[in-house]
Amino acid sequence: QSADASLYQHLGEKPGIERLMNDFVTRLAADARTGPFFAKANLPHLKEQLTDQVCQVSGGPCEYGGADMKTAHADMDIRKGDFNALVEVLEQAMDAQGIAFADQRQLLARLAPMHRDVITVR
Ligand code: HEM
Repeated sequence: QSADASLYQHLGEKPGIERLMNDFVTRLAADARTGPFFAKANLPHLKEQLTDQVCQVSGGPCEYGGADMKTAHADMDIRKGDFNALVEVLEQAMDAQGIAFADQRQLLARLAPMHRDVITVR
Protein backbone atom coordinates (compact mmCIF):
# COMPACT_ATOMS: atom_id res chain seq x y z
CA GLN A 1 0.00 0.00 0.00
CA SER A 2 1.37 3.39 -0.94
CA ALA A 3 2.23 6.07 1.59
CA ASP A 4 -0.75 8.13 0.48
CA ALA A 5 -3.79 5.89 0.31
CA SER A 6 -6.24 8.69 1.04
CA LEU A 7 -7.52 8.77 -2.55
CA TYR A 8 -8.10 5.01 -2.33
CA GLN A 9 -10.10 5.55 0.83
CA HIS A 10 -12.07 8.44 -0.68
CA LEU A 11 -13.02 6.24 -3.63
CA GLY A 12 -14.59 3.77 -1.19
CA GLU A 13 -11.70 1.29 -1.23
CA LYS A 14 -12.03 -1.89 -3.32
CA PRO A 15 -15.86 -2.13 -3.21
CA GLY A 16 -16.30 1.54 -4.16
CA ILE A 17 -13.80 1.29 -7.01
CA GLU A 18 -15.47 -1.89 -8.25
CA ARG A 19 -18.86 -0.12 -8.32
CA LEU A 20 -17.32 2.87 -10.07
CA MET A 21 -15.60 0.75 -12.75
CA ASN A 22 -18.67 -1.39 -13.36
CA ASP A 23 -20.73 1.73 -14.02
CA PHE A 24 -17.93 3.40 -16.01
CA VAL A 25 -17.49 0.49 -18.40
CA THR A 26 -21.27 0.15 -18.84
CA ARG A 27 -21.39 3.87 -19.73
CA LEU A 28 -18.39 3.55 -22.09
CA ALA A 29 -20.13 0.80 -24.01
CA ALA A 30 -23.38 2.81 -24.21
CA ASP A 31 -21.88 6.21 -25.14
CA ALA A 32 -22.17 7.01 -28.86
CA ARG A 33 -18.59 8.36 -28.96
CA THR A 34 -16.77 5.57 -27.10
CA GLY A 35 -19.20 2.67 -27.62
CA PRO A 36 -17.85 1.55 -31.02
CA PHE A 37 -14.38 0.97 -29.54
CA PHE A 38 -15.86 -1.49 -27.05
CA ALA A 39 -18.15 -3.38 -29.44
CA LYS A 40 -16.00 -6.53 -29.30
CA ALA A 41 -14.52 -6.01 -25.87
CA ASN A 42 -14.73 -8.44 -22.97
CA LEU A 43 -16.55 -6.05 -20.64
CA PRO A 44 -16.50 -8.18 -17.44
CA HIS A 45 -12.74 -8.69 -17.90
CA LEU A 46 -12.21 -4.97 -18.57
CA LYS A 47 -14.13 -4.07 -15.40
CA GLU A 48 -11.83 -6.32 -13.37
CA GLN A 49 -8.65 -4.99 -14.95
CA LEU A 50 -9.69 -1.37 -14.46
CA THR A 51 -10.66 -2.04 -10.85
CA ASP A 52 -7.16 -3.39 -10.14
CA GLN A 53 -5.51 -0.55 -12.03
CA VAL A 54 -7.48 2.23 -10.31
CA CYS A 55 -7.04 0.51 -6.93
CA GLN A 56 -3.28 0.53 -7.51
CA VAL A 57 -2.92 4.09 -8.84
CA SER A 58 -5.09 5.46 -6.02
CA GLY A 59 -2.73 3.93 -3.44
CA GLY A 60 -4.66 0.78 -2.62
CA PRO A 61 -3.28 -2.71 -1.95
CA CYS A 62 -3.76 -4.05 -5.47
CA GLU A 63 -1.48 -4.96 -8.30
CA TYR A 64 -2.57 -4.41 -11.89
CA GLY A 65 -1.50 -7.45 -13.88
CA GLY A 66 -2.88 -6.67 -17.34
CA ALA A 67 -1.16 -5.45 -20.44
CA ASP A 68 0.79 -2.18 -20.35
CA MET A 69 -1.18 0.77 -21.75
CA LYS A 70 0.75 0.94 -25.02
CA THR A 71 0.20 -2.74 -25.83
CA ALA A 72 -3.43 -2.72 -24.64
CA HIS A 73 -4.37 0.15 -26.98
CA ALA A 74 -2.19 -0.56 -30.00
CA ASP A 75 -3.97 -0.59 -33.37
CA MET A 76 -7.14 1.02 -31.97
CA ASP A 77 -6.48 4.37 -33.69
CA ILE A 78 -7.42 6.34 -30.58
CA ARG A 79 -7.41 10.13 -31.04
CA LYS A 80 -7.27 12.96 -28.53
CA GLY A 81 -11.02 13.48 -28.90
CA ASP A 82 -11.67 9.81 -28.08
CA PHE A 83 -9.51 10.12 -24.97
CA ASN A 84 -11.36 13.27 -23.90
CA ALA A 85 -14.70 11.52 -24.43
CA LEU A 86 -13.56 8.68 -22.14
CA VAL A 87 -12.54 11.22 -19.49
CA GLU A 88 -15.98 12.83 -19.73
CA VAL A 89 -17.68 9.46 -19.28
CA LEU A 90 -15.46 8.78 -16.25
CA GLU A 91 -16.52 12.15 -14.80
CA GLN A 92 -20.17 11.18 -15.26
CA ALA A 93 -19.57 7.86 -13.51
CA MET A 94 -17.74 9.59 -10.63
CA ASP A 95 -20.58 12.11 -10.29
CA ALA A 96 -23.06 9.23 -10.17
CA GLN A 97 -21.08 7.64 -7.31
CA GLY A 98 -21.02 10.94 -5.41
CA ILE A 99 -17.22 11.22 -5.51
CA ALA A 100 -16.06 14.66 -4.38
CA PHE A 101 -14.72 17.01 -7.03
CA ALA A 102 -11.23 17.18 -5.46
CA ASP A 103 -10.99 13.38 -5.50
CA GLN A 104 -12.19 13.32 -9.12
CA ARG A 105 -9.39 15.74 -10.08
CA GLN A 106 -6.83 13.59 -8.25
CA LEU A 107 -7.81 10.38 -9.99
CA LEU A 108 -7.85 12.12 -13.38
CA ALA A 109 -4.41 13.60 -12.67
CA ARG A 110 -3.04 10.12 -12.04
CA LEU A 111 -4.55 8.71 -15.23
CA ALA A 112 -3.83 11.68 -17.52
CA PRO A 113 -0.14 10.87 -18.22
CA MET A 114 -1.28 7.59 -19.81
CA HIS A 115 -2.53 9.60 -22.80
CA ARG A 116 0.99 9.26 -24.23
CA ASP A 117 0.57 5.50 -24.57
CA VAL A 118 -3.16 5.42 -25.39
CA ILE A 119 -3.48 8.10 -28.10
CA THR A 120 -1.91 6.71 -31.26
CA VAL A 121 -3.36 9.09 -33.87
CA ARG A 122 -1.97 12.62 -33.57
C1 HEM B 1 -6.30 6.89 -19.14
C2 HEM B 1 -7.07 6.30 -20.05
C3 HEM B 1 -7.23 4.81 -20.17
C4 HEM B 1 -6.97 3.83 -19.26
C5 HEM B 1 -6.42 3.97 -17.84
C6 HEM B 1 -7.32 2.56 -19.88
C7 HEM B 1 -7.18 1.31 -19.29
C8 HEM B 1 -7.40 0.10 -19.91
C9 HEM B 1 -7.13 -1.20 -19.34
C10 HEM B 1 -6.60 -1.45 -17.94
C11 HEM B 1 -7.45 -2.13 -20.27
C12 HEM B 1 -7.35 -3.66 -20.12
C13 HEM B 1 -6.03 -4.19 -20.65
C14 HEM B 1 -5.93 -5.70 -20.45
O1 HEM B 1 -6.97 -6.37 -20.35
O2 HEM B 1 -4.82 -6.23 -20.41
C15 HEM B 1 -7.93 -1.41 -21.44
C16 HEM B 1 -8.39 -2.00 -22.61
C17 HEM B 1 -9.10 -1.33 -23.58
N1 HEM B 1 -9.23 0.03 -23.71
FE1 HEM B 1 -8.48 1.41 -22.45
N2 HEM B 1 -7.80 2.81 -21.13
C18 HEM B 1 -7.76 4.16 -21.35
C19 HEM B 1 -8.18 4.82 -22.49
C20 HEM B 1 -8.91 4.26 -23.51
C21 HEM B 1 -9.58 4.98 -24.58
C22 HEM B 1 -9.53 6.50 -24.76
C23 HEM B 1 -10.23 4.06 -25.33
C24 HEM B 1 -11.10 4.27 -26.54
C25 HEM B 1 -11.95 5.28 -26.63
C26 HEM B 1 -9.95 2.75 -24.76
C27 HEM B 1 -10.42 1.55 -25.26
C28 HEM B 1 -10.04 0.30 -24.78
C29 HEM B 1 -10.45 -0.95 -25.41
C30 HEM B 1 -11.38 -1.11 -26.62
C31 HEM B 1 -9.85 -1.98 -24.66
C32 HEM B 1 -9.93 -3.51 -24.93
C33 HEM B 1 -11.04 -4.14 -24.13
C34 HEM B 1 -11.16 -5.63 -24.45
O3 HEM B 1 -10.91 -6.03 -25.60
O4 HEM B 1 -11.52 -6.40 -23.57
N3 HEM B 1 -9.16 2.91 -23.66
N4 HEM B 1 -7.89 -0.07 -21.20
